[in-house]
Amino acid sequence: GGSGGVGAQVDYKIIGIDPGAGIMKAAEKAIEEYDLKDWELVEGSGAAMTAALTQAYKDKKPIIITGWTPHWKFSKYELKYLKDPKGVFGAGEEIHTVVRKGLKEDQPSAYAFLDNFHWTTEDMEKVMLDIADGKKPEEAAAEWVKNNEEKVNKWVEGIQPADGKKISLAYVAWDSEIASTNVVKTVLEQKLKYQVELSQVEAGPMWAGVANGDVDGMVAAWLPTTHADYYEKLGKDVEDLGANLEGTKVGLVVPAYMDIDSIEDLKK
Ligand SMILES: C[SH](C)CC(=O)O
Repeated sequence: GGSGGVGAQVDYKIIGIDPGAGIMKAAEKAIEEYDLKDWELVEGSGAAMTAALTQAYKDKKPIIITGWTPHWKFSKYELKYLKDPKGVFGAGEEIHTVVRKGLKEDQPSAYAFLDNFHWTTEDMEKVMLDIADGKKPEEAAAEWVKNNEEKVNKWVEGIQPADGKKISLAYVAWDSEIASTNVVKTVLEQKLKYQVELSQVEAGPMWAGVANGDVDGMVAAWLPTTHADYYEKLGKDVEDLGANLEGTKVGLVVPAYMDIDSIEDLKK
């Protein structure tokens, strides 16, 4: 592209997250389908991506990231999704709760609550923002639970407490799932008296752990598109309890001060 092309401005790099994330597969597909020769998808982590975004935004520098909603970045920075005319990143989707087979028989109380767990992008963003502003995840989660008693009590209405039984949840260190998993842990502990163990893993091991029964469940399944590959492979070995949040979106995200609007513009 021309010397001033956006590629040269960002050294032909898209700043991604952990390699197992579905958004990374979609970004690789975008590089292919939009014929973005010379472009590179940089692997890293959710935290490294947000650190790079924060730095670039402070310096009003161009940057292209793999981004998703809900995320605190949209309330802190003026950002926009690049249009995706080929639909590589899919349409709006949901985050599902997925549990191991047999959980309903073994831990009926946890199962019933996990089946009820459902909240909004605003709810999740509040917890994410508190964590981004420095609160520990468990503190931000406990505060949200305290401030949303009505919604929380509906989740656990009529469910028998479990007096110290153990529940294990897996998650990936995406800001959205750090928030949701800590809220679920807080409710399981405070309201249903479980002992909850969280394991932070990559996306592949998270799905595999639930499928082979190593963990009881997770609230981090981005479906139907972003985790389609995991679902195709392991869907029959897990129990999908449906959406715990609707209205998610994934794609390539840039600061509003960049004068590009579509993934097509990366070719210039
Ligand atoms: C929170 S990320 C969009 C999920 C993923 O890409 O696998």
